[in-house]
Amino acid sequence: MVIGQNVLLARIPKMGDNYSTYLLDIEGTVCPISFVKETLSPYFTKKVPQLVQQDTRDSPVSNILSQFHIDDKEQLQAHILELVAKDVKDPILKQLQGYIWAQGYESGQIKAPVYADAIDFIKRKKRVFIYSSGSVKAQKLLFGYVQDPNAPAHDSLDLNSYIDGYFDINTSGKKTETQSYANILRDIGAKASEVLFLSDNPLELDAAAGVGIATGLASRPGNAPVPDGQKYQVYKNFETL
Ligand SMILES: CSCCC(=O)C(=O)COP(=O)(O)O
Ligand SMILES: [Mg+2]
Repeated sequence: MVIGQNVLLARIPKMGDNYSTYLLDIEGTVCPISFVKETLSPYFTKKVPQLVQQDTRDSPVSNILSQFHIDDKEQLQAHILELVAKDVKDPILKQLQGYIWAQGYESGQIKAPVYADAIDFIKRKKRVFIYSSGSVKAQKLLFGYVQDPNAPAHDSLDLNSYIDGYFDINTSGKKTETQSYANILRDIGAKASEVLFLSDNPLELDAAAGVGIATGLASRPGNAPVPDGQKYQVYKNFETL
């Protein structure tokens, strides 16, 4: 298998292509970027001061915080807030966020606005895997508390039983590196030719194309414009897939 960031074996999906396996990004692909920026991030940042001050030994949160190796609480707080403000895909931050968001989902304060066509897609396809910078814990929460598009005020939907596996930067590596997609192919036991990867980030699509995975660019409201967008098969929704 040839792996190389510079060797792009891009396969653009054509009508009638049939994939047995789908790999989905989350933010900007199955849910709006605004959900992360306006709901998840503020929920987390509000809790950071309390989290750092009340840090008690041997709790899961404390064990994660210790991985930053910053003893001074003020400095630790500033570091975490800076990572969030700069949207750094830091594996320790991502683990921490999963623990904090759990409180929001479980108390009913947060429901994930997964697009209706993405809900339908996840239910109707046989092999669906997720690959997000958000931790596996955060991914399972998000898909466990999905706002029902037909009854937004009612109980949330749990899509986890429709999802075959979850990958993040801790399990598989950075999303912009080709080796990460080779790791995922190995873990799911699939050939590159069987897989379609959908993401809003062209750097991620190029990295996946490096192992021969077919790719599609998710174009959702609020996503950043993509230079060279014509290089990709663009999907405004997943109804035709
Ligand atoms: C799944 S948790 C919330 C999203 C998040 O923290 C994140 O970094 C999303 O990145 P993605 O790779 O899904 O674009
Ligand atoms: Mg994304």
